[in-house]
Amino acid sequence: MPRPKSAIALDEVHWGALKTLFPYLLEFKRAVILALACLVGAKLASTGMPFILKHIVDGLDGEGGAAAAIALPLGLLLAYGAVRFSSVLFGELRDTVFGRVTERAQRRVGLEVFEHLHRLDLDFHLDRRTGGLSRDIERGNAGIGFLMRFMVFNIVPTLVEIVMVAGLLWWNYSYLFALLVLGAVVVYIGFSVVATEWRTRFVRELNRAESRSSSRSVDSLLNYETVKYFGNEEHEAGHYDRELAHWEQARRKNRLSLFGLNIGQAVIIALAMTGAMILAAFNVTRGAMTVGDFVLINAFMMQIFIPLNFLGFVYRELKGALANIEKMFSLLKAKPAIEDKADAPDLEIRAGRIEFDDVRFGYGEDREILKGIRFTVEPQQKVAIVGASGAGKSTLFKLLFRFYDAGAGRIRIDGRDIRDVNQRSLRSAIGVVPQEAVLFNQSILENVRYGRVDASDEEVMEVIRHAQLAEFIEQLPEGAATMVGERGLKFSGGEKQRVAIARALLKRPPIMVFDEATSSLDSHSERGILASLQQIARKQTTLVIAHRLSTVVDADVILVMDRGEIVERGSHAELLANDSHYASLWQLQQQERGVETVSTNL
Ligand SMILES: Nc1ncnc2c1ncn2[C@@H]1O[C@H](COP(=O)(O)OP(=O)(O)OP(=O)(O)O)[C@@H](O)[C@H]1O
Repeated sequence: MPRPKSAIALDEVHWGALKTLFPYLLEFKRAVILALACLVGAKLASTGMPFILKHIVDGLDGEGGAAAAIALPLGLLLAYGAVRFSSVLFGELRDTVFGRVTERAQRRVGLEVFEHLHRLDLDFHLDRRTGGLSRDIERGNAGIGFLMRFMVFNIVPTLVEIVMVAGLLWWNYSYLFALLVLGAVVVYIGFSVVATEWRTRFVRELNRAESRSSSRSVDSLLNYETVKYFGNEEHEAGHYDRELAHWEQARRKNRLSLFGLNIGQAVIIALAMTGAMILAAFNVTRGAMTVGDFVLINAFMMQIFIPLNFLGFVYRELKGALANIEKMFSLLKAKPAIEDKADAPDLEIRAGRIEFDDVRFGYGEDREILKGIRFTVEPQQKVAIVGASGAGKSTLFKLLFRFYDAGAGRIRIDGRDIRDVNQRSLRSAIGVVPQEAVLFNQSILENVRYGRVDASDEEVMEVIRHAQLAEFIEQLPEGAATMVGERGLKFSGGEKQRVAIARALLKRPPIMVFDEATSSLDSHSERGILASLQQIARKQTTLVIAHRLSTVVDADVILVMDRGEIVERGSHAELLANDSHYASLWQLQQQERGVETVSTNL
């Protein structure tokens, strides 16, 4: 069934967001009440102004004698000035007082959403680009500011004022004035809503054109080096110009439609004003009204229509603001896939024994990644996991860290199922050096200290030495205070890995997980770090994923994984003794190393 046209606007407006915001208003009850009082004061003052103006004009006709003709209007003029000033003062006071309520609401909601996003699971974050998320929060917060300012103190009071003025005109003069005002306002609002809806498509087109041209330019500039490698500057400029041409066209349509809206509104206002003035003039000539009444009616009409002029804009922005707020609150409704059981206790580590008991897992329904994994890491043992790319090695760690829960089977630490303890204590017991180290855009020192924020300077320096970072830091002009750039982009892969190792060491967890933690290091640095780690790891249970087998020859047990299964297990010597997959892999890597050594010697 086709939807009636007029319904399109209203059912797209997310009024529910208004309700969600209400509790935040209650926090500063006194400020809200004060702001409302200021609002009433401002409105009373502005409604009083035309009446004073009327008396001034009527007093100027000289009927009460020369002295009265000067004294009366002078007193009224002073009163007029005072009332006009108090109307502005009350308005400003209202905005200032209520600003505090708005800002506090924005802060509360911003923090709530931020904390909630950190509670959500890894999949939620993998599915969304962080840039998009922070844009949602930013827009939602701006929406709250807009809504509070315009809805509470602009739209509703303006509508109340219109009804009040219509009532006053009816009471003092004739119902015809009231009808004229209300009729004009209804037509004006109706026209503005319909025209704004009609314009939405042009506004959307413009927004799309804007974001397409800007993402095109960002993408092109980010790929600066690639553009240069292929000498494609002209190709890029051509693409960008085509996007700009779209933008230019969309902008023109947008401007023309705005012209139509503004002219339409102006016609309605002009007709209403003229009608009211004709009616008033007619009454003045009949002697039913004074010239002062004529001025009063004119002043009221101006007073009502000026704020109405913003209505088209406010309505469009309001729709956007409500949708943005709703989007931000919908983030709060997202439930984390991994949740602690009610009153889940802390994980108490006694020895640090890890057990994978017939663990099965798939990221989706359709593909099983881990197919019945069973192994045990005894306390303080070092177990290495090797195998082809995509075999499921990193997935094992993600389950241990509870980024995901196993589909079947159990993972236990010191005999306790990790699903029965709280995530915070589980995660604080495990130190991870991930495959791809990502750094905060802060100094190196702050990045290392992130491992344990209350660590002393000596402790930080010690792990920096263990991770072979000291020499590198010394070479930097600003030493440990050097900023690492966004996501650590100013550092090489190996340097980032060393920072990641240092901060994991600083955490001093009873269980350590290294996911190809030294893969970006050259053989020399790798050997140095491994020697350091070996020393430290003696007191910890350690799991290591490695591609270069030479880094795990000292492991107590090596597990060889293939397509989600453990196909071989044993120490380096045991595995070599058999005609195993591991042995052939080892031989292959030894040969490669031989070639490498020869080529570096050449
Ligand atoms: N979040 C995810 N959603 C869907 N599939 C995933 C996800 N993460 C990993 N996979 C898939 O799961 C499989 C196992 O990935 P995993 O990272 O555990 O392999 P890996 O053995 O560590 O590989 P590599 O040695 O290359 O790091 C891969 O085929 C990968 O494409």
